[in-house]
Amino acid sequence: MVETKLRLDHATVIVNQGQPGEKTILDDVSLTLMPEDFVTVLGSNGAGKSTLFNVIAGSLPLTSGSLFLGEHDVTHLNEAQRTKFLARVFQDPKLGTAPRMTVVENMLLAERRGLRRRLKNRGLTEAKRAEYAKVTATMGNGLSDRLDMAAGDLSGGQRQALSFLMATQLRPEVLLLDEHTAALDPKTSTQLMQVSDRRIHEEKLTALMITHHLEDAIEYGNRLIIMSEGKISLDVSGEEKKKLTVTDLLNYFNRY
Ligand SMILES: Nc1ncnc2c1ncn2[C@@H]1O[C@H](COP(=O)(O)OP(=O)(O)OP(=O)(O)O)[C@@H](O)[C@H]1O
Repeated sequence: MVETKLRLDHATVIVNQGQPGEKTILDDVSLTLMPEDFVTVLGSNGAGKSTLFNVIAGSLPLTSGSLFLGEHDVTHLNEAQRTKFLARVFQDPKLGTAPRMTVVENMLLAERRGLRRRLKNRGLTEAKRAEYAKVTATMGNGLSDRLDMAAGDLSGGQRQALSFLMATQLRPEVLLLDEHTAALDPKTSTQLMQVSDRRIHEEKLTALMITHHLEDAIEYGNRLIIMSEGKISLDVSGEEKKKLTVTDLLNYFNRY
């Protein structure tokens, strides 16, 4: 039997429970991801996309339901404990990298996350440096020429590419891409989206990606879900997804 990478079962989040502002912001959502699923997530503002990611990442507790990442029941693990199994890239290029540390130092830190201090502080070997030079070169945006530059001095696109690389270095069970190209100019955004897609495939990663770009949601990934009012209102994959057009999606949004 093939192991699932993510299994969210009957996940519900109710905020301000028992108080005047009580609201169900995630409503009995079940979602299963198989290895190498790449799911694009669409939805209007306030539909529950970030809530879904927050619940998976552990920054928002479930009111009821359960979550497995790989074979691990993480329902009761906090956000820090879950970083062993997942990685998240945010919209803001400033998040995800340490600004005063160089590109290679950031990468070393990401790779040694969770290791004991003695191992963590081991120096950067020539072999590691060569490996980082090679992997940053695949990003195709000059990052590999700036290995000794502080992350805070990189361009937004380079810094976001570094965040993406760091998030994928340890091959998480699930990669969460939270509009990770949205803050970049159109050309840089497209370039990062293309290299992200390539790396997800080459590294055989399992990923969820929130986007407001209907074209990207159609072009990338093997499955597309739409969130509406805290529920998954549409879930299409395979051939059905390939046939989707922007007009189909716009019609769908107009109807719901
Ligand atoms: N911690 C919280 N407490 C109270 N309400 C919350 C909390 N988190 C989210 N909400 C509410 O839940 C709903 C869903 O919000 P969410 O941020 O998940 O939407 P979204 O689909 O990510 O929207 P956007 O596209 O604008 O980012 C919103 O009405 C929001 O105000």
